[in-house]
Amino acid sequence: MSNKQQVLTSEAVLEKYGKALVGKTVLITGVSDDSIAGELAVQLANVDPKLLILSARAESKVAPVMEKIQKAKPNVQTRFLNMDLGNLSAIRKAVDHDLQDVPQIDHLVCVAGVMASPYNKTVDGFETQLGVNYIANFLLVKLLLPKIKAAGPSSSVIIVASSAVRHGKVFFDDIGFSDGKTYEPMVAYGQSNAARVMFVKELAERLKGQGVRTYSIDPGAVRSGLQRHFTPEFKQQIEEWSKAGPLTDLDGNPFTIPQWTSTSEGAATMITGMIDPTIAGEFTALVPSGASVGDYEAHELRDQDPKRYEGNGVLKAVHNVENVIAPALIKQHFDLRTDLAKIDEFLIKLDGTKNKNNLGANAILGVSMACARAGAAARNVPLYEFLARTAGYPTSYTMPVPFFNVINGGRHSGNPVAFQEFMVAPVGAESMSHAVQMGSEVYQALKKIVSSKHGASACGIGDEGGFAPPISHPTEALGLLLGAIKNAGHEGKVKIGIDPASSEFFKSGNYDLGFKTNQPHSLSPAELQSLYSSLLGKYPIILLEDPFAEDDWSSWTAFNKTCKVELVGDDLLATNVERVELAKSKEACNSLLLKINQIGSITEAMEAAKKAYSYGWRVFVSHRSGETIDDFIADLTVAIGAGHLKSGSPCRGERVAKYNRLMDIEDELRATGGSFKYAGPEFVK
Ligand SMILES: O=C(O)[C@@H](CO)OP(=O)(O)O
Repeated sequence: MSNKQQVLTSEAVLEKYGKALVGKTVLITGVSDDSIAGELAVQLANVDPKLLILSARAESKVAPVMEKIQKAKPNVQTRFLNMDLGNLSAIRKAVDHDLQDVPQIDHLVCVAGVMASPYNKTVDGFETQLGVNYIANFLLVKLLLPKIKAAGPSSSVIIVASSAVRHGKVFFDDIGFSDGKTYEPMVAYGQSNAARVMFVKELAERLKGQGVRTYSIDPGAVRSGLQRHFTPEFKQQIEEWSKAGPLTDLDGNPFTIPQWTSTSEGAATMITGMIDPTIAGEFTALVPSGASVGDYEAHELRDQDPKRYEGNGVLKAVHNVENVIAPALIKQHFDLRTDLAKIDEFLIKLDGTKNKNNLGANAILGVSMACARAGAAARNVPLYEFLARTAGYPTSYTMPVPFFNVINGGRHSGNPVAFQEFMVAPVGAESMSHAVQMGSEVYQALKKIVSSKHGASACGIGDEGGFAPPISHPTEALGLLLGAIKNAGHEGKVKIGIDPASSEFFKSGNYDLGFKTNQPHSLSPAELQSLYSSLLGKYPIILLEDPFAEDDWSSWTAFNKTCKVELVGDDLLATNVERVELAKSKEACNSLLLKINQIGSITEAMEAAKKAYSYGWRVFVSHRSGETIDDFIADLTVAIGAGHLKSGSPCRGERVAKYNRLMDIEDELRATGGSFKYAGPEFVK
């Protein structure tokens, strides 16, 4: 760990988060005028807790602290709790008798400890440092847990430990150092710290999901009464260690002896553990999958075990996250607030292949997304702001035009139509939420038309929540859309996008529009191009995605010369900077479809977007047909100012999750006075 870390005072932490302690009950052990616990009590009194229970072996230790509090904050209640941590029955008595009238404890902060003392034993016969620093804390937490849980979510158990844990280990075969014969004060201190830190880890595991913040903390080197057993020789030795540079812990990681800090700075670490919202939390991510997968996408690792999920299981990817990525990543000690690019680079190197074949793009992406979420929390900013700042985009935001895929064909449904997606885009809406309303109204109007033309049974939906009526030709789908837009009353304000996903029906140099039927309908690239041109001439189409197959470069380039609408490369580009550069060199398109799982890390996806923007192209963010309820791409779209995204129909939870998140972002920006606009008719920033 580096000494360059910013060290905060208690005052600074309380100024930011102290409100959370108003009216709370806090129990602190080890209180005396010359301890961090005493400083903590005085600091906490400033933010008006209800009750401070101050524990020590003798009232005389606590009295000066109480006096200070009384003077500064006469309304804050304090109470002395007599408890000798070297005596387990004294702990039981204190909890059972003296705290009977306290129904709940919001925060338990166990500061009391012994450091490097001469050999001694507790009343119960344990070596003193182990007995006081670990066993007493164990019992105290066990006895107080019902009261802590009664305090509800955001209560906390904080156990103060020390950097001595880094070279501390528990000597299970001889926990008492042969009755003192082999006793070395610092080794025993290390053992007691290893024991209390492992205890807290297990406690946190057992309290998972119950809202009790559980941390062991290292307050740094604080001058306090704790060092009363330090001999001059020992102090000299510490000086020498500090000068010698980084030491190595039991995992082989370097660390330096912390510099001396003030009691306020030491107490700040405990307050951070108790209430700082940015250090708490579990950050997760769900990774999507596609049905029409391009040849240039990163490798999605599936088990290929025919006995499970027809080979589609992902146990290998999960194993890679848990057993390969997690241990390696944790050792790097990246700073989540600033290091997303370094984290992703590390993961890519750890995989070691160009296509993420070893660990799987699905394994890597999930970690990358979760790290981005953790980074946002650590910076205390929303995910979209974190991503915008990370990639260097301005924080004046553009809410995207949602492209709702309301008719599903191609690989996404069982009807005969070859083109995969027919989307409606409310460019004339006034806001994101208005766009969702318009899109939903068109969707419902379409349902009525489909039902009256093809019967109620034709209102079943495809992979992305769009209807999949039994139509064959794209003009039939477009006719249905025009009717729905008109019936919903949004003519002129809702435009159309099409994704033929043509790699799926590219066969031997031609395009077979009958590929889902037993009647081939083969078009040459030139014939397909003229079909597109005629559709663009007749319908209010503003966007065309993957009109040609991923390797049919000449058709792309030829069409791009005359095409007047946004021409989006999906399978063509695979969200891959190298493919984007290649497409630019061939002048093949003017927009990147951005799918995070095509490339497999957030940093690379954002780099592909940057590259596209640098060519003056647009960026269209996309879900996958095999989506999840994860709404990450909503924040990403806002962060990079893409101005439009597609996430399927206003139907099915995994599609709607993204639109809901976008409406939430819009509300949040409005409420906080953030700068934003709706992308509107140009559907770009
Ligand atoms: O082709 C597409 O653009 C996507 C998303 O709509 O479909 P899939 O996830 O099946 O590749």
